[in-house]
Amino acid sequence: MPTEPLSQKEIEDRLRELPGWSLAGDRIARTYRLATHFAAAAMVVHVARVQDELNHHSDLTLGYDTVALSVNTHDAGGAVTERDFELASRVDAVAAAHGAS
Ligand SMILES: C[C@H](O)[C@H](O)[C@H]1CNC2=NC(N)=NC(=O)C2=N1
Repeated sequence: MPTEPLSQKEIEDRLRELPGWSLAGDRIARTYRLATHFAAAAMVVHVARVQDELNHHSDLTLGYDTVALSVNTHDAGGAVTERDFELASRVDAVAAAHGAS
């Protein structure tokens, strides 16, 4: 997976394909809402497994009934790369499986 920094336009184009995700400073970010706190915690565990599988890790915040993620690519000096969008796409699939909105 390439780790070249994406341009602002490439980032904006990719974000249009991932509704709910946005650019927050130098990271892409999204917050999901779950039905309960335990459901949110269960989603975090599943996301952690995907992140280890991809060897690409976000900053994750577990709230009362929310899971907030933000990510960029450390190996690219903190730039946004394709690896971040690959993770975002996989997390969206996990979130859907957990009934997150
Ligand atoms: C050594 C290890 O492969 C690297 O540090 C991985 C781990 N997880 C990572 N996560 C993120 N967000 N960016 C990286 O560049 C990265 N690199």
